[in-house]
Amino acid sequence: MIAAAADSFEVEKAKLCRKIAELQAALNAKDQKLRELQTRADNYGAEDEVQFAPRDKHEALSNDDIARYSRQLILTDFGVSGQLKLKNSAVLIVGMGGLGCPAAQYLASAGCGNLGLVDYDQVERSNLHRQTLHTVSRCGMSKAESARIALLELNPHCRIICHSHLLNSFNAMHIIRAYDVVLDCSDNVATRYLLNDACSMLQRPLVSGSALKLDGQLTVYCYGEHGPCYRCIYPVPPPPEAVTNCGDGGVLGAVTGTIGAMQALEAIKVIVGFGDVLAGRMLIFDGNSCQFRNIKIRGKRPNCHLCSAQPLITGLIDYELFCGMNANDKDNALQLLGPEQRIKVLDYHNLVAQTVPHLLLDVRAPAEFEICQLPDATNVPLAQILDDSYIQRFAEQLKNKQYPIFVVCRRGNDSQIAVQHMKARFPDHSIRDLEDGLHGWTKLVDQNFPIY
Ligand SMILES: Nc1ncnc2c1ncn2[C@@H]1O[C@H](COP(=O)(O)OP(=O)(O)OP(=O)(O)O)[C@@H](O)[C@H]1O
Repeated sequence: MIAAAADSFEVEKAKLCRKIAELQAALNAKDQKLRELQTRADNYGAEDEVQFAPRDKHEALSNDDIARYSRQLILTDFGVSGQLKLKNSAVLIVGMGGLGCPAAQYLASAGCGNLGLVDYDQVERSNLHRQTLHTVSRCGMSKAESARIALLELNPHCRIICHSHLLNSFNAMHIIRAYDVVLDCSDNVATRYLLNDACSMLQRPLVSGSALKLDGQLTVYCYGEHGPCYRCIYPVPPPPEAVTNCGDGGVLGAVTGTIGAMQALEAIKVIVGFGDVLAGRMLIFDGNSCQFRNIKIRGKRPNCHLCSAQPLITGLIDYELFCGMNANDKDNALQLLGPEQRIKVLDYHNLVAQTVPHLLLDVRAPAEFEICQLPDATNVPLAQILDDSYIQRFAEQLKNKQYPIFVVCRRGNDSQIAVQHMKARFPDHSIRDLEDGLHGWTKLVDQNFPIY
């Protein structure tokens, strides 16, 4: 009996040992895979690394430089010192498409010493009408490589560094750090936020251009102490369904050429240090009527999530996720919050603040609002919300707007009263208040947020 029990014990033990060995093998395989992924991540962009050799520092212009750049050397604001600054500079152009090609062409021709070209895409025939550095014979070639060939023909003294891959949250800081100025010549909102965040964190001026149909826009973000960043102007991305690209909306090559050339001009002004850099202003080009307008855009937003004194964003994020939520995803995000009239501050921060277009009403008295406020909050004191004539006007403004409303106060009491009152007026509208109010925010989200 004892012998039989011992046998079955041995059998069980052998089975368990086999299971352990299997699990160990699976674990080893997983470890191996992890190591491979780590090595791949470490080596990401390693081929660029070779070309990140220290830049040569030039102290003087050569005779060839003087002959080549003579027409710009005689400009009063430019001169030999300006040319030397350009020669020693490094500019990164993200996107070698309709904007990037003319921008690179003018920067290389003007004598920019080091040009980095980022593009993950290959040249296609439908690019050739506006992406003027690429040719029929280079269709199928990497856009960065194709541009390099054309640029070296224009100016063999320019050092061209190709980054023929996607610029993303993993490699952006590493690449951008090696350059003095960045040109956003991309065509999507995720890359705009990525470049903005990386440039703001690394304090690199960002010359941002865009063109669609016959219209173009240009401005410089992250310039100097007071220059706004992209998030100061656009704190939340537009809904993806509202974004049109050149593939859908069309574009004329002369329009991208105009804006791209002006991006090169702004980059040269930033590097050389002359003229009035287009920061805090936006140039709007209407190709149809051939008019340029300069509009004043706001300066640095004091409560910007990124570039204010107390930023909430301190590292790069998943930009595809941030920008890519479609209307359904946003509804889902709201559904995650449940049907209640209250939302926890942490849920508001994680699920809503950065991703869902919404209205945040702060119902404290103006004097308290002046002490501290959340990013993008609008002050509407409780007394005003309880005033029927105000609510009537508010209802008019709300008409046809589906934005959910969030209400905050100091501790989450007045905000509940405000929500109840508003709910009675707009029963179909999504209105919630932040549980524990600003006290909860300080406790759970941002310990540096003032408490009183
Ligand atoms: N994150 C990124 N990393 C690298 N390249 C990018 C990134 N985002 C955009 N680009 C590149 O920016 C360029 C933008 O060029 P453009 O606006 O002329 O569009 P396109 O994609 O070439 O045109 P089409 O829509 O006609 O195919 C593209 O070549 C695209 O590959």
